[in-house]
Amino acid sequence: MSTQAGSEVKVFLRTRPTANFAENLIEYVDGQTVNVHQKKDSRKGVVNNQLNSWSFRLDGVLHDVSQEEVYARVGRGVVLGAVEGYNGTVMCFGQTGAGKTYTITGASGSYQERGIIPRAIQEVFHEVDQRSTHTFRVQLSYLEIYNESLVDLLASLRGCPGAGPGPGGMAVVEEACGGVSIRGLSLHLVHSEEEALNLLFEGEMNRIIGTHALNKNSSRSHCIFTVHIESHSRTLSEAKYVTSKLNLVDLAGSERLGKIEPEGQMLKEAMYINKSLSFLEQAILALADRRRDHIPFRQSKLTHALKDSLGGNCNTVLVANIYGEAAHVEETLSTLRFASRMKRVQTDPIINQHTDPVLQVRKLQKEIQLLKQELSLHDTMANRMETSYETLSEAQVAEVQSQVQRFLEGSLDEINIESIRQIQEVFRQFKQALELQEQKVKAQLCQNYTLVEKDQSTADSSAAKPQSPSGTVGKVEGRRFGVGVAAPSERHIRSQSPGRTKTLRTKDLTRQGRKDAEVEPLNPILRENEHDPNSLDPQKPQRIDSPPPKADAFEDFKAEQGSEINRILKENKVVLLECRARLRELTEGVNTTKREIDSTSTTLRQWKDRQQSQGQFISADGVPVLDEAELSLVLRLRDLKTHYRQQYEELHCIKAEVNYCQHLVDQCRTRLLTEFESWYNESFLLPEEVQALLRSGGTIRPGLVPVDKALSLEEDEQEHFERRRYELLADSPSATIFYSAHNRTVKRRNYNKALSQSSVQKTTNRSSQRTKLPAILSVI
Ligand SMILES: Nc1ncnc2c1ncn2[C@@H]1O[C@H](COP(=O)(O)OP(=O)(O)OP(=O)(O)O)[C@@H](O)[C@H]1O
Repeated sequence: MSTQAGSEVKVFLRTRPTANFAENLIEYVDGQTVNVHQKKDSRKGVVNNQLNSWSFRLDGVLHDVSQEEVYARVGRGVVLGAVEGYNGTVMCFGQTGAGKTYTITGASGSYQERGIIPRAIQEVFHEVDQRSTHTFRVQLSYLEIYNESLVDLLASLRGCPGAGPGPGGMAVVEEACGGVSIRGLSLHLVHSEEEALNLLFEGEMNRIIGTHALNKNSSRSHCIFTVHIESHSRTLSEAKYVTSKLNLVDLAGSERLGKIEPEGQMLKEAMYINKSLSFLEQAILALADRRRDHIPFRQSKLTHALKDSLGGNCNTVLVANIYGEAAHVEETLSTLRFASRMKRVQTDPIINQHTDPVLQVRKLQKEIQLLKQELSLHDTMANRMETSYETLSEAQVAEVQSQVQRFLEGSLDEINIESIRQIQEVFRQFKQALELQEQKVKAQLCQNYTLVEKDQSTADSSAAKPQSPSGTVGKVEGRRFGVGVAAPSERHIRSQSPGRTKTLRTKDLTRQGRKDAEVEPLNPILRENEHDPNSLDPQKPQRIDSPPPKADAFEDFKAEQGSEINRILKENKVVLLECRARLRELTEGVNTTKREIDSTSTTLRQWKDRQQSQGQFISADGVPVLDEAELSLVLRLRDLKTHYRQQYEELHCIKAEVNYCQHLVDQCRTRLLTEFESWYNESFLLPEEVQALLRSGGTIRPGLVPVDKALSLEEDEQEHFERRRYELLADSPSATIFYSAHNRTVKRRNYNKALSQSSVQKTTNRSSQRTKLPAILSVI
């Protein structure tokens, strides 16, 4: 586990822009210090020019700064940390209307004014694209806490596994590792910035918003947008992977009831909000006090849900939003007091590293394979040694016998037994070394088998483990891999294949017995798990709206809609392979013939040279006479050359054929891919309503509608959108992604609204409490 140096929670102050900034009451010094002065007894209406003053030291003051700068100073570090594997939290706190939602989410209809969440999403996907050495799995959830009830803001997305509270309702649950998760909260797999933005906008539209004196779009709830990131190395043997949770929290505004004059439902909401914020303050006070063992997290849903996101192993940043006007100085003071308490909370960020049990098993199996090979190599060597030793012993015995014989005969004065002993000693030592090495390999093998078995059971249990209630990302819960699980002296190897268990003792693995005692291959166990590590947890909620991975979809397409073209492609490939084989054969044949021609020519030349030196035979008619051998060489050369010409022509034809077949295969492949792209776009990327049109058997067939067109808006809306898009494109190309996602969500919302309007009046549900839809509909 790698850690960042322990530090405190970072705290920034952001002022809502105003023309009446109370310079005499709020003083910003050196970009980090805020001095606040308040007139004594001002609340009692007594005229008194005496001032009380307070000074607060923070990590930064964001006064009159752009959204971009806020993100760069507040969000970027936490987001990059999350991509590395550190948990992170960015939280906005402050008086109602002071700019919390503006800071965290931004103005949802404006790219320039987008807040920390859309910028974080953009950064995450930018990093994912850059880090080619790793694969990433990004999932999102969006939780709202309204009047002490947990609400899934993305539950409206149809067919989403994990969506809906389930029989026990939604609840904050404590996890064994000390963290918390939300049972019943849906998790949504996203593959791109646009998909993620779609979900953000969808959730935004589902938030509960109310109007009061200080804010006509006041959030009446606390919202936690969470990006869950899981990252695996692309190196297959790398069993370690990291996970992280990036929480972006928009707290409901603290409010003085006198100022906003709430009544009815709003009064009830205000009481809940104030109560939960006061519990948050208590939890922060306790966290900041290092002598306290007990932190009262369970007092409210908010503190309980944020248990593992405030300090601890998390990179935490707080933005304290304030008004700059004199009228709000009292609330500004209380916000700053909260901020300075929060700043005292200690953090000790740690990378959340896990071990993927399946990859671990694979790695160990590879090692076992190598060890087994090494063992068999030693076996072979030992065998050879034994044979040589026996042979040499016989030779030595013969030598000794001969020496004795010669000694007895008197032809040898002394028998040299010492040298024979020396040779024997060398062999003995060598044999001993071999045995030792063999024992070491066996012990290692034995240890690896035990580890495989342990990891196997972990892999099995995590594969079968149901989705954690929160649906927390990457819940292939890694365990720390203990290398010393089995001591090298472990004498038993347990080999388990489905349906039977066999226990073998390593001492049975003697040379004679090894064959019978060969440990059952682990393949049957491993095969079950030899799949994408991402698919380890079949229970993980997958958003049906999200397109499936292209690789999987491509396999489905080849089996169904694209089966005909795929069949032709396969057949063409077979023909191409046959042609290539024939080409290889012919090339070899041509080369062989050429070599034969060369060697026959050389022999003939040598023959002629020899004849020349001996003098040429001349017939009676004076014609040079060829002898029989030379004649046969000449004839052979002629045949070879004819054969060579024929082969060469054939080679040319077959080359042309290979090129032609290759061309056909390429054409088929291109067609298969093009058709797949159209099919994929139409099946997964078009909004449901357009897909319904395509399905309804009208004149529009799949493949006829360009996706861009189908996704576009009504004509004038589209024109407007296009114009806006081009304007923005000049500034920032990524703005189109933002607006596309925005439009898509608005369109889906309009469509669903139209559907629900046309149907019979439904019974009142929560959505009837929603007092407004954000103004983003009219922005583009
Ligand atoms: N830095 C800023 N620049 C421009 N406009 C801002 C800024 N901060 C806030 N606003 C505007 O002030 C209004 C209130 O802001 P916002 O809704 O973000 O407040 P809030 O703190 O989330 O309030 P509540 O707690 O009631 O939800 C919005 O219209 C927002 O656009």
